[in-house]
Amino acid sequence: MRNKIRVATRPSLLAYTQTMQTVALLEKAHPKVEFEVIKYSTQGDRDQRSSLTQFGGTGVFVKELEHALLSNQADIAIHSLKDMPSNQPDGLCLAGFPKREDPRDVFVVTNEPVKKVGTGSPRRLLQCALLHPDVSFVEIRGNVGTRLEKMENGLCDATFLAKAGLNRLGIELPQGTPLDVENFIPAIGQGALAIECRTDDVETHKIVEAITDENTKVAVGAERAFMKEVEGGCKFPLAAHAFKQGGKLRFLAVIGDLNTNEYIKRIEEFDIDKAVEQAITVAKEMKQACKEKNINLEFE
Ligand SMILES: NCc1[nH]cc(CCC(=O)O)c1CC(=O)O
Repeated sequence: MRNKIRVATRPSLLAYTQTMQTVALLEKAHPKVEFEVIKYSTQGDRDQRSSLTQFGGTGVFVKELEHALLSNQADIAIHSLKDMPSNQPDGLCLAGFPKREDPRDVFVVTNEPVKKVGTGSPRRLLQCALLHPDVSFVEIRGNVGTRLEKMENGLCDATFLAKAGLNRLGIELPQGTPLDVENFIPAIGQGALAIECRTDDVETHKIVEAITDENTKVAVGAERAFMKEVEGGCKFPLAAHAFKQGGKLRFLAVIGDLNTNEYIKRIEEFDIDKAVEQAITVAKEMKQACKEKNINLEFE
């Protein structure tokens, strides 16, 4: 077996922390292999001003890491699955899925009554507007610390953060309320990590598969099959979340329209071994239902 694996990560505190946590799992599973961590800055890290929906959707956090893999400067890259487009470039694949962290969104309030909510995510915006029709929205970007600071400085009264990110960073927010996934559906892949590697690098596949969690793999497999069929990046409001419950895969999804607040929500129980097919069927039905309700999936 290979005795050294080069691990590519983004330099942000969250990315680096979750990479080190994953490397610790890999080291435990493979005590004889050395893991060398290398930082690569991405467009998403360098440009903190453009709105994420403007500058090309989900790929902005992954391209430079994928280049490192394709040019053989690194062997694996560790990503937040939420940031990953539905297709990987030729020659690369997602080979490892460690156990998912808490997938919930946390609603963080600094000022009451909440009139203005900071978020750049169409998914959070739609679901928040449906629950609280009276609030207005403002775009907010940056890492966890920056976002909290912008909020304290009065940009907004409340914002959303992923619980997984807070847990990985060891941050507890007393002013934060985790939202039940049934009422506020997480992003596809939220809370999960993906380990990407070269498709033909069979040895590395085996190394990362050793830390894959089967339940996570089934759940995110269904979520991502759904996403691929709908073809939603982060440009229009789309949420889907799956988890094992009572021998079935519970699947929640919503698609909506920010101009009209029209939406379509589905709650399903899939058979574990047919989850991907069933997720694709639900995606097709939801796309059809969007057409009938004039929900425009080209929304930007
Ligand atoms: N959109 C950025 C992003 N990508 C992954 C996480 C952390 C949570 C996760 O791994 O799903 C976050 C931060 C957030 O949404 O609060």
